[in-house]
Amino acid sequence: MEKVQREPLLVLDKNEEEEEEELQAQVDIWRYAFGFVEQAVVKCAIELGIAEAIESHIGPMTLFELSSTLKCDPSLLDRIMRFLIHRKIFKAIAISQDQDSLRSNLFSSTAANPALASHHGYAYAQTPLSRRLMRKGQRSMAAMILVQSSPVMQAAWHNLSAHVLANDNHPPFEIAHGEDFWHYTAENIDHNNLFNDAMACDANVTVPAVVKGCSEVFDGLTSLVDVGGGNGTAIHIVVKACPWIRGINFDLPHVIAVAPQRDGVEHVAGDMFVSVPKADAAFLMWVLHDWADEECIQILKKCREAITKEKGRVIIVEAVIEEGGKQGSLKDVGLVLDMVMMAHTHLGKERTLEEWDYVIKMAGFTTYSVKSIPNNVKSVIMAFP
Ligand SMILES: C[S@@+](CC[C@H](N)C(=O)[O-])C[C@H]1O[C@@H](n2cnc3c(N)ncnc32)[C@H](O)[C@@H]1O
Ligand SMILES: COc1ccc(-c2cc(=O)c3c(O)cc(O)cc3o2)cc1
Repeated sequence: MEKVQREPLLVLDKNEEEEEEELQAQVDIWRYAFGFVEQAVVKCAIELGIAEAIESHIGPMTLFELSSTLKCDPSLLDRIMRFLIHRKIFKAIAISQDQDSLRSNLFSSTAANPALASHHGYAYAQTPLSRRLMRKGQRSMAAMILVQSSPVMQAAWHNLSAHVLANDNHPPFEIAHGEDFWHYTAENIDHNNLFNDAMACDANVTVPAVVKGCSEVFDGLTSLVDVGGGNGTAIHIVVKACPWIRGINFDLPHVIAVAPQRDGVEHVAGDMFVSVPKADAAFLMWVLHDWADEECIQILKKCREAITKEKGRVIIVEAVIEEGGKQGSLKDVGLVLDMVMMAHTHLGKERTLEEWDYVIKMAGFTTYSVKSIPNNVKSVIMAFP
């Protein structure tokens, strides 16, 4: 009797599992069909200046206060905000009836709209995520979102499968624009400025974390060259924290031409494949992942020639892709950036520890250490000559 009952139950369980997977797939597939919508709406929020308006308002802001400040249609803004609140980018805070009617009456033409009735009793507030949509501020990621969602960058993604099929050294960006990322950037001043600002967003978060959590990397240094340092944000943060260090920001001429003057930082234009300015140590953040192994080895050899024998070290700040290493979401960022490298750079990639070991040793360094930066996708690799 028992046996007869158990067998059909087991079959049923398996069917139920398959059914659940089917249902989940039905939900998940929408993310892939409409994945671009999230980025587009966030870009819209940055362009409208929603986060800045709420930040400069005293207390939470009603729909009518926000639409009046932004001078936009409240019913369209209502739907944008509903989406952003659902994604937990902004918050909806309950406000008292008195406050609500007082504030809505000030905007009586729109408060009478029955389609917006659901909005009574609520006002919008910032979250840590929405503050990152402000164009200014130490944690701003606005420039990164604007550059990645720009038609210039987006065009490359349409050529990903062509690149994978052809594997002929023509990366997706080059197929889209007829030249590589760095040449295109040199010729397009707006793209150059936006890309440099985008990279500075990440430097503003990462470099203070390196100064705080891995300060030993700067021990004993009197000079430091940031190779491929962009607009000088990273080296400026280092010299402000360690004012005894003379900072050199080294990058291509078109980047140095628009880099702002910064106390304690000398800007030098050049090509890291030719030579690197001399200093006690070299700093390389998000540079080597733009290049193939052979090019990384050339860059690292030029850095090795530039640094002093005694205090010399190369400080590499990059992702280390590890199984079971960084937590789930940080590993996900690393894998996403690997796809970005495939789309935008010439054979650049995110590397595992074994891959880092290979390029560092091939460039002639004898030893190296690796330290993970807390809450960050990157690690600090210190390579010694
Ligand atoms: C991905 S960005 C990293 C910028 C900066 N290190 C950061 O993390 O914010 C790579 C940098 O390498 C620079 N670069 C590319 N080719 C270079 C070359 N041949 N010599 C010097 N810098 C170069 C780019 O201009 C760009 O600023
Ligand atoms: C954690 O947030 C981020 C997001 C993006 C990047 C980033 C680094 C790059 O070096 C890079 C690049 O070289 C080219 C590109 O198109 C995007 C990039 O994004 C870092 C940290």
